[in-house]
Amino acid sequence: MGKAQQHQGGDESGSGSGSMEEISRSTTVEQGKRILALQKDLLDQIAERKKLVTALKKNLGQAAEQVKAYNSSETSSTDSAVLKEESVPGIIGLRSSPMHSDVSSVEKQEVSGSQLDAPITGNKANESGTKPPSAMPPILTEKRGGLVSQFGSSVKGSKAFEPETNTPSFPSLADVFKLSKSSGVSSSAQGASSLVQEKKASHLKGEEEPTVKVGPSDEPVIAGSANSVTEPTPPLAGPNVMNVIIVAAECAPWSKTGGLGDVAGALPKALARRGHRVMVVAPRYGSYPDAWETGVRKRYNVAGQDNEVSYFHGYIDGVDHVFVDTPSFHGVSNNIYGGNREDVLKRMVLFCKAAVEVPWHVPCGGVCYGDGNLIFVANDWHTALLPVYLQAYYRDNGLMEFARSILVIHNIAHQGRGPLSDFSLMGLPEHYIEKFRLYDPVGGEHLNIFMAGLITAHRIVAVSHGYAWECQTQLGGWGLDGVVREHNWKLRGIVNGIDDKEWSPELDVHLNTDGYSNYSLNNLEYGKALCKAAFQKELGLPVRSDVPLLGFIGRLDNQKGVDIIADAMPWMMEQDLQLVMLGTGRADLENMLRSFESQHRDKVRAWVGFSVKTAHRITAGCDILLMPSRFEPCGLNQLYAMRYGTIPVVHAVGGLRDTVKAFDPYSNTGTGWTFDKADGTGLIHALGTAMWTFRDFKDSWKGIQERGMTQDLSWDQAAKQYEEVMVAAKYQW
Ligand SMILES: Nc1ncnc2c1ncn2[C@@H]1O[C@H](COP(=O)(O)OP(=O)(O)O[C@H]2O[C@H](CO)[C@@H](O)[C@H](O)[C@H]2O)[C@@H](O)[C@H]1O
Repeated sequence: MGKAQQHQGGDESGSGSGSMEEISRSTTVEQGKRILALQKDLLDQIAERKKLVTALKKNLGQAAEQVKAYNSSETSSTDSAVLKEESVPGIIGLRSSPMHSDVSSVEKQEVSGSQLDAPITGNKANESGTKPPSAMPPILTEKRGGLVSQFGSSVKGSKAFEPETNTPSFPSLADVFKLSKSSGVSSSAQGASSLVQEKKASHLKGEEEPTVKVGPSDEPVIAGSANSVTEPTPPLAGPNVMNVIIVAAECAPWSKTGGLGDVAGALPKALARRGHRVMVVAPRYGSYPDAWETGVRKRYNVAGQDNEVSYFHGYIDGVDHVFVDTPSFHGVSNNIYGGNREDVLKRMVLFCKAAVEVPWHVPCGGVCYGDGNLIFVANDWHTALLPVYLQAYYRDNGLMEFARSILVIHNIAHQGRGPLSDFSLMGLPEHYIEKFRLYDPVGGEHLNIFMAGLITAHRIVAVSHGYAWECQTQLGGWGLDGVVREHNWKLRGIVNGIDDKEWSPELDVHLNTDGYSNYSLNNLEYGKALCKAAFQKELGLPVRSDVPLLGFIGRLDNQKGVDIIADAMPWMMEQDLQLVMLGTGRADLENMLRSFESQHRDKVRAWVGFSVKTAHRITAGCDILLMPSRFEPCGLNQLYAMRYGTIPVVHAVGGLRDTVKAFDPYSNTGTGWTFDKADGTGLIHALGTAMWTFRDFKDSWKGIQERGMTQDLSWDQAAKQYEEVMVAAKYQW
């Protein structure tokens, strides 16, 4: 630890001498050897345990036979007891067997093995009481899921719980950067790795050992035998339980400008429900009451300047939330992608550097994640540098060999493009520039951050099947289609889900005041009518149930097709309808919304700004939601709308095509209306049919609502598919 600390310190100040490197190398070699010895010991114990379990099973079988025979021969009960005792040597042996503790010691070593040469950092803040002790998550309980919970209390008393200084013993980014691949570091680390890999491989083949459990009274029991205690439900993820770190530039409800925030808020919870140990890492743009300072402070160099970063932590809804705090994040709390290109880039460089080291520095529930069985999930260009840092700083140097990365494409239109000179801000080895260099007719030769992430990540996810395909086309790839095609072997489309707690008409907190009402399928007509009336009243529109109320919610940019609504506006204003639009973004489009309202005050309301409450009330109070997006990777508002019995009218593109099935009056199927061409005529045609159905075909309308509301739109489905991608990444070299 001491040596490693010196190592860290030396490199952070940028003055590491030759002898310091020599010391750190030999320290790491020593650590490697220790790990090898531990791993060997571990394998021996596993073999021993296997033998013991086989013997136990055999003996139990024999004992049962003998007891049966004995009972039938009507021998005296005293003799019977003696016979039972004697004929179950396995059990008697186990009672006094040191293997009792071996079970936990195997687990204990696995935990420390996963930390490899990374002793876990203490938590100064907790010692000093910055965070109330009661707020500390209950560590190592079933609920926490993931690897640590599996290891249970065996970790207790391990090094992880010894308060140490908050200086990590794992080499910092700068340290590992300096370690050469050919050094003893990598070879010993690789040696240890291969042993761990062997063990993983046996899991892969399904060679799980039978479980030996220790009952409450210290009675050994064999799972599945007559005397076994109730077995705790295994995690849904089964043997694929992993440590997952989701890294995103925004995370709802703390920070959100659009769908990325929703996903970063909901996907982690769904993965945690499957039993994974899950962390989400996001910037701390403001002061969040539910996350406490951990006392861990680090410095990262960006463009020659040292930046101090501190880490905040909160355990919420089964997920470790880690917020990275630094002054440059505070300045943009109301405009998180604001500032000039270089400022945004510097923030993201700093964030990714800080995030990739979270598993070593931030003790969540007392225990850092370490690198064993670890998957990073990066999102969009903002965090596309994370897979690159993981590779360049660690894996290229034989470290974090079991960590994998997935990059999720929420919107490939934003790529973090800039001049090649931006490369100097990133602190990467020179040869990495080739991963960023892209030429296309629009941008010429430039630096492309999304591209580097796509190339480097172990797996890529696009947020719908349709979008996975579109990204590979010239129209949908925005210059990266060639790169995506080249890497399509690792690409998969997974449709986003809905956060059931946040978006459900039964529980929606924005519907329990002001005349609104929560509702469900059972009282849909009544509940939705109340919401519609309350919303019309709130907006100052005529309160009428017979008029179709249309809604639009979205970032105001080219993507969302506000101009298509503008094209259809003259026709729409001739109809008996009401329209409410909520959005913020491009100034010209904001003005367009304002002018819609000022020209048609009797029918239109425009809400320029960001209001979560209004978004929920639109979703509940409207009859129809318009989504004429020019492209839409997945789209969440149409999913929310269907969940609330509001019918989507959408341009059939990307995720909208995947999720909204066009209504077919002949077979009485479908959940909305779609149009194929992104223009006013297409929208008018689809909207006209929708409004006709609303007025004249009530039963069909109700059927569409019911089908939409009863679909399984939960994150649980998507989480299962993410898990499959994580497993694929895990076993990929
Ligand atoms: N003014 C406003 N006030 C309040 N809430 C507002 C709002 N404007 C938008 N929102 C909310 O932000 C979210 C936007 O979701 P979208 O799926 O449309 O996201 P976006 O295009 O940002 O995200 C990208 O990522 C997501 C997630 O993967 C993909 O679904 C999507 O297709 C892709 O473009 C919704 O929750 C919506 O209610």
